[in-house]
Amino acid sequence: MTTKIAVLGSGSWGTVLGELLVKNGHEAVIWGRSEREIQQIQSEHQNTHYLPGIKLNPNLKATTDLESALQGAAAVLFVIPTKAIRHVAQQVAQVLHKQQQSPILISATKGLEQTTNERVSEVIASVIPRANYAGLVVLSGPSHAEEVVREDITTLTVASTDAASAQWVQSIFMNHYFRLYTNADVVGVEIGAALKNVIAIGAGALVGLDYGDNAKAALMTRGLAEMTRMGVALGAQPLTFSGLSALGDLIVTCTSPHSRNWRAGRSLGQGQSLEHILTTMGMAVEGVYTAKTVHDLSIARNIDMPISEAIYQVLYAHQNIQSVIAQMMQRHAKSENELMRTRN
Ligand SMILES: NC(=O)C1=CN([C@@H]2O[C@H](COP(=O)(O)OP(=O)(O)OC[C@H]3O[C@@H](n4cnc5c(N)ncnc54)[C@H](O)[C@@H]3O)[C@@H](O)[C@H]2O)C=CC1
Ligand SMILES: O=C(CO)COP(=O)(O)O
Repeated sequence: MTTKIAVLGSGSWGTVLGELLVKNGHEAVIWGRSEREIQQIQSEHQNTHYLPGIKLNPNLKATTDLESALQGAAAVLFVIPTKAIRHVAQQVAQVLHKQQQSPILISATKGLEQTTNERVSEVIASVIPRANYAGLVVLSGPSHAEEVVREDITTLTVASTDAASAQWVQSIFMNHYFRLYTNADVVGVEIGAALKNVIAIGAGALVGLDYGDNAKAALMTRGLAEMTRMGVALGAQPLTFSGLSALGDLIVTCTSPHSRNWRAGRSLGQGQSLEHILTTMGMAVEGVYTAKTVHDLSIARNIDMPISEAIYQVLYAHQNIQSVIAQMMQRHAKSENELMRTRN
């Protein structure tokens, strides 16, 4: 059965998810604020800034009119950077109220809101009244848009406290190259997705500084340990961090030149300024903002997050990367068995 899905966000991930839904036989309408991007998708079937050289399916529709995008949609997919989520959710709330609709809401955004430290699904739920949506689902996992668009095998997690909503989202996205697993641990899935971006900046920095594979393995393994530590402190299940949305996404983001977070880290390691990196990237680098939120949360909750803190110090306190690495290596001896540790 054909289902209409409104995809909010005309960047790389929004465009590729919209394209995938159309390939699956659904009606996908991308909503975006950029006239140029929307016009290109709608009329020229391409999105040259985010997906150069890719020809999109002519059935993929695009509009800057939120009301028409949401009209009759069974699902609304949020794929915009975290910093814009609250503002866009407020606009969606107004339209859903006016149209008397209750679609399933899906978040594919990976981050934590800076002002509140909230997860993206928490922000959406705090803005859109419960009567105006049928369920709230998080879509997350190792999935570079550049590979999904060429139909490379990809596996993701769909997380919701409502199993039926998660299964419905699983059914609209699944196909021969896109396989989804449901998960009831929304907190763990969102925390894993947000925190891996910070660690990926560190992985890129190591490459920029010419460190080897031992250092990369150390960063990813101890990075996962502290991601799990914070997740568990916030109510997540530890096992979720061995899953696609944490370990899986950590692997893909810490090892792939497709990753904007990894590329930003590599440029930092090569000595470029953060300001220059963000201006030239021209795309979302969520980990830069999440690093600030993780720093704030680790202080507020007294959670030891040494790697994320080191990355925060480089990004926000202009610390030298080599010195923060040296400081980390000189910390007092610890046990690998110890999961929950407080800040020291
Ligand atoms: N690119 C990828 O492969 C993947 C990205 N993600 C996540 O998806 C989210 C979006 O990322 P991308 O599509 O890659 O970013 P992007 O940088 O490629 O595109 C961002 C889009 O959001 C739009 N936007 C920004 N502020 C807006 C606002 N206030 N109102 C409306 N639109 C606004 C921009 O115009 C642009 O079209 C991020 O949280 C990212 O972590 C998740 C999985 C894969
Ligand atoms: O989340 C992603 C892949 O799963 C995309 O990572 P980047 O935002 O670092 O490109």
